[in-house]
Amino acid sequence: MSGTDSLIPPSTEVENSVALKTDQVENNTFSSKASSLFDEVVKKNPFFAAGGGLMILGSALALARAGIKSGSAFAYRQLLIDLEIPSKDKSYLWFLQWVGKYPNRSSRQLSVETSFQQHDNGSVTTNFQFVPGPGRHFIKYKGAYMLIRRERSGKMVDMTNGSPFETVTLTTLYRDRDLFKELLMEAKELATKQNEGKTVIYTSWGPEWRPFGQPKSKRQLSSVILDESIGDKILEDVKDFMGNGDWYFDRGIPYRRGYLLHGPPGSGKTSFIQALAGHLDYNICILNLAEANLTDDRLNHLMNHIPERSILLLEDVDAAFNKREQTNDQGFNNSGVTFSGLLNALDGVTSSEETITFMTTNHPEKLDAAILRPGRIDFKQYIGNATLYQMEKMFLKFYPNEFEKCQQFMEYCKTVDKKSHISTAQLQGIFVMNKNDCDGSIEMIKQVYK
Ligand SMILES: Nc1ncnc2c1ncn2[C@@H]1O[C@H](COP(=O)(O)OP(=O)(O)OP(=O)(O)O)[C@@H](O)[C@H]1O
Repeated sequence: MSGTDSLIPPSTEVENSVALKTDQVENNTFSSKASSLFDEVVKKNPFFAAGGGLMILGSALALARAGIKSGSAFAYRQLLIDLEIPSKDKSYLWFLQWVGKYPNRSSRQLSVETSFQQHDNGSVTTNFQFVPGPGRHFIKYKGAYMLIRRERSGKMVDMTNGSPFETVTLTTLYRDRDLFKELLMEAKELATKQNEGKTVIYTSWGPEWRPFGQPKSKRQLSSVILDESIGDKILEDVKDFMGNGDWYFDRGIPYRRGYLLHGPPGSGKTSFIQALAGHLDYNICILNLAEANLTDDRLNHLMNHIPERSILLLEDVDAAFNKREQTNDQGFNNSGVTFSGLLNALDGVTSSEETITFMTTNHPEKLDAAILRPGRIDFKQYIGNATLYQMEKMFLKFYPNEFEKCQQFMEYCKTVDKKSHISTAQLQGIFVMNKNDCDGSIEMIKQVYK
């Protein structure tokens, strides 16, 4: 082996170490190239440097935003509470009326609600109430701040009256959630107070009951003059029914009572029912069975959703149903209510609430026996034309203290043929025409009532 041989490493080792070195050299050149390229592109290129910075900043911001968003949603869920009042709910109008009068509120979008108020002397005043319109409003209620959002659903419209569906959402701190109930109770009490001493007349509006005009001043029961003791008899029966709810429930009997007042037109049937409702502090729901587009379903729904403390009044019940057939004369052919639909609704299968139903008719003989059976009609009362008792009372109601003239009037009335009739409405008409002239009334009676 030569001296040079020992200096020369075996060829494979040399190759390997050369390859290693070459790799290292290549790597080093690559990394130095990359770093110089990075320097070139990133550090030296101002656009890229700024973009990278922005990208990092943007991502950080996006992250922070998402964090804040989910954090605030979490905080919202933990700290705040919402109450939604849809426009279909009874408390919706109560709330708007209440908030319209509430002093501690800040609202920039207002909406007007116009109402008319009739006074006892007949004059009418117009009231404009400004209530929060669609948008955001703030109130401070019992120390708590509340956000009110009134929103209109753009697409949905209440088909019964064409008004858009709305919601009011109240938001407050979770710890103040009990104030919602207090606020709604206050709103309800305010609405009830406004109707104090008044009778609200409800009529059907699509499938629901709506107040018809402004609440009316209560009619005094004594202002409707029925024949001796008839009024007292009905009143006693209604009071007895109202005071015996437990008796009905204990025996599993549906807690309802049906009354039928029948008799000639203008004898005071409707007036008596209105005065009775006022006396009992009840409202009245009037339903006309001959109403166009009234169907069995709507009738059933209406009769099972009568507003609280209300008497249901079905007027001229014979007009729509006549011996199980709908009458076509007088245009009463639009109603879609069937005879069995009426019976089912009267039975109120789904209702366990107190129900007082009054029906009136001029022709009881036309009513089917199925309607007249107890459970549907429990109390029948004939309200006829003016009797001598009523004539005297009515005369003195219109001409108080005119006792002598009253005697003269009564002497004439007693001579009239027993077959002759005059209705209390006719009598009232004559007295109204001769407001301050009782002699004029007596003369007129002689011409009409012979
Ligand atoms: N007995 C009465 N006492 C006082 N007012 C009466 C009496 N009867 C009728 N009237 C007056 O006559 C008008 C008509 O009365 P009301 O509508 O109550 O009669 P009705 O019997 O219901 O008639 P109809 O059967 O035609 O519906 C009312 O203004 C009412 O004040």
